Amino acid sequence: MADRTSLAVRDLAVEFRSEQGVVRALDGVSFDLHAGRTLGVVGESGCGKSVTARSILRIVDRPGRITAGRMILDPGTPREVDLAQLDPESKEMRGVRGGRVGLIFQEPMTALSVHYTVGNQIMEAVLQHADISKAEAQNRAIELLREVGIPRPETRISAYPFELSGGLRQRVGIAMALAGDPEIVIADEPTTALDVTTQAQILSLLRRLQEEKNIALMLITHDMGVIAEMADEVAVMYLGRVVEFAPVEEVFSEPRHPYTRALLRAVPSILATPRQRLSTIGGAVPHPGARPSGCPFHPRCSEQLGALCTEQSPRPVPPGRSGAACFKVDQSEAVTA
Ligand SMILES: Nc1ncnc2c1ncn2[C@@H]1O[C@H](COP(=O)(O)OP(=O)(O)OP(=O)(O)O)[C@@H](O)[C@H]1O
Repeated sequence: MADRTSLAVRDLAVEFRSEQGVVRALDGVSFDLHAGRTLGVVGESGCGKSVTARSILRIVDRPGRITAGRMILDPGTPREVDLAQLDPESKEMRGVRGGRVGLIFQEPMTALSVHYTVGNQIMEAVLQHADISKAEAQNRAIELLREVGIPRPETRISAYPFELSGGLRQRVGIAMALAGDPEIVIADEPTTALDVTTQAQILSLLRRLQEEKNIALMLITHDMGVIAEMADEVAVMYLGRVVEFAPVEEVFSEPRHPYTRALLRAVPSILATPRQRLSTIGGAVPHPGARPSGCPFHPRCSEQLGALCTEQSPRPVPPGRSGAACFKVDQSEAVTA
C-alpha cells in the first residue's frame, strides 16, 4: 500500500505564559504520521508528549498557546488543512476532533460521563460526525462495541461506565475514539492504568483495529516495552524537542542519542537477576521554564563534548529521516560519511 502521510507536523512551538514567566513546552517539534503505521512517542514525564497530542486536537489547556509551526492534516489532498490555523472552537475543528482524529485517554473516564449509559455516549459521538438516524446510530454503537471486543454488546450498551471493569472501560474509550471513523488515532498512555494482562489485550486490540482500518496511530508512552511491541517508527522527546527519530528496530539495535540509550538502560531486562538494580537516568528533567543553554540534555549527558554542547543547540532531526539532535552523533556520522 502507498505510504500516505496523514499528518505533517512542522516546527511546532507551544508556550505557557504566566506571571512566573514563559514555559516553552514544545520547542520546534516535527514529525509525520502515516496511514496504517504507528508512531511511538516516548520520553520521561514533562517532555511534551501530551502537549503535542493536545495541540493536534487544539485542546491545549489555558494559558497554553501555539506560537509557531504547522500541523497539516491530509497534506497534498483536497482535504488538506493546517490545524494550527483553525479556531479551536470552530465547526471545522470540532469536525476534526473526534471525527478525522480520535483520541484515547489514559483514564477512559476522561472521555466518558458517569451520568449516561455507554450506549448513549457512543451514539452521541456517532451522531456528531454522521448524518444518520438515532436507530442507525444505536446499531453503529452496538457494532463498535462488538469491534472492540465487548461481549454481549446488545445488553452492554445499557451499562453505565462505573459498572464495567477498567479493561472494558478502556475498550469503550476506544469505541468512542472510533465513533467518528477517524483516519488518525492518538492514544495517550492508553494502558498505563491497567494490569499487565489487560494491557497486552488492549495493545493487541489497538493493533488489530489499526490494521483493519488503516489508521495512522500516534502512541504516547513512557514505556519502552510498549514501544518495542507496537511502534513502526519512534520519536524520542526531551524537553519539548524530538531528539531522536528512527524506525523501531534501529532505536533498539543502534540507538543514536545518549538520551535514548539512557532510556533503554532504564528498561528492566528479563535477563537481569532479581538483585540487579535498575539503571536510572542521572538527574531530573529540568523544568521547561529553566531550559539549559546549548543542548537541553547536556547537564545529564555522560558523553558531552564541552562548550559545543553547553553553548550551541544541535540541529533538529529533519522530518522523515532517521537521526538524532546531537553533536556527538553529527561528528561520528561526518567521520563515517
Ligand atoms: N496547564 C499547564 N500549565 C503550565 N504548564 C504546562 C501545562 N501543561 C503542560 N505544561 C508544561 O508542559 C510541559 C510538558 O508537559 P506534558 O504534559 O506534555 O508532558 P508529558 O511528556 O506528557 O508528561 P507525562 O508523561 O507526565 O504526561 C510540562 O513540563 C509543563 O511544564
